[in-house]
Amino acid sequence: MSGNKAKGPPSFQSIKSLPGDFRFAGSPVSDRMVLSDTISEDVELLSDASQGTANGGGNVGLDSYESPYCSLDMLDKDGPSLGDEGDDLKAADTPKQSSKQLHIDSKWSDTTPFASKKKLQSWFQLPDGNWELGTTLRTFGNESLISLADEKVLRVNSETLVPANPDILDGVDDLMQLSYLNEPSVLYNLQYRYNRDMIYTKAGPVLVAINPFKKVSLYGNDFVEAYKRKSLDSPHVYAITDTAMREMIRDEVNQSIIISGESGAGKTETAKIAMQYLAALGGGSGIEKEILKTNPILEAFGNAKTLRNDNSSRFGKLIEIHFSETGKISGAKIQTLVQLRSFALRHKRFRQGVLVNSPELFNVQREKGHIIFFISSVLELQQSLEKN
Ligand SMILES: Nc1ncnc2c1ncn2[C@@H]1O[C@H](COP(=O)(O)OP(=O)(O)OP(=O)(O)O)[C@@H](O)[C@H]1O
Repeated sequence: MSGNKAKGPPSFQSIKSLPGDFRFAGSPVSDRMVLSDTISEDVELLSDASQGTANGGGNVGLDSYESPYCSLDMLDKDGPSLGDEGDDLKAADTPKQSSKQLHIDSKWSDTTPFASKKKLQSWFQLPDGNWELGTTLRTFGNESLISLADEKVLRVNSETLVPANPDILDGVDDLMQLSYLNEPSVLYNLQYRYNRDMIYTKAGPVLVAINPFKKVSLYGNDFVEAYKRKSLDSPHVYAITDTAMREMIRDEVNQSIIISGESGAGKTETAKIAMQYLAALGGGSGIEKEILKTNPILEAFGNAKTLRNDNSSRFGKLIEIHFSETGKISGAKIQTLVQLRSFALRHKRFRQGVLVNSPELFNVQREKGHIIFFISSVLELQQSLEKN
């Protein structure tokens, strides 16, 4: 029984430090973050960049270097960027080469603007925990002068700056593609995609799903067909399920999909979406429909409204989907992890296991493999890993 959530989309928070109302100021569609009044000891608010800085530093015109692969014309015309002290950019002072040679070098090896931009853009964590994208105007000793999006200029300890990725990497579909894999970059990338309804992102072999709290057009027969035919390869729970199914058949090894996250993150919905894909792929006997029908029954007995989720499962689930040799669904076994959820403990009458099987299983089909969905909260997952 899926109820509509009273809550809006969650803001991204650092596991450790970001507050509930965290927003990225650098995000193209996020609200501009207001600079906190309180500045910590190692941060000094100097002035607005628009008015210039005390020592003549200023914005070095990063806009003209939007892409690290910016046009040759621009490279030739503007020359290398010397926005900083230029100490590590001395290579730019090499003797003049022939224009042809320069052209070739610019095309294939002159990454100076890219390098300088990488150096100039960094994330800075404000005292209130919010991350904001800053532009380094000048570096002296272990201090840097950075300009924030609202044109405020801060003098900060350089060690507190976290490198930002170039714009060309905005919204990559695998976090592994990021040059700098740090907390603000990961959160920024997830939010960038989320704002465009791309709720799935890969982190290597792991799929990160962000609950959209609204209907997104990512599901249904067309998408199932596209993932089945592999004409679509963007990160999706369908793709994960497809891989599990194919590897089970190819390697004859049972597969497991662990779905974890905090309450209300969307674990149950994700498992349902995965099961729908399996039903579409391995269906035919009719048992897949029976399996899908167990969801509302289980939810009727075992779900309750909580502060975080109107339709919160009060127990973790271990769902086994059984397949025949022909790759068709032949049955399922659903176990609940009741001991860890107080609701289930108080409702002893609730059956801890549901077994669904098709009559065909007994005569025509022999079981070949399983795909197991282990749906649990982060806490349950942790406890279960510690136990084993
Ligand atoms: N892919 C999705 N598309 C649209 N809405 C979603 C999606 N995933 C989750 N939701 C919404 O979020 C709500 C909470 O999701 P769900 O019940 O799956 O969370 P959960 O992680 O299983 O929570 P709990 O641990 O409390 O049981 C759903 O009722 C639904 O409204």
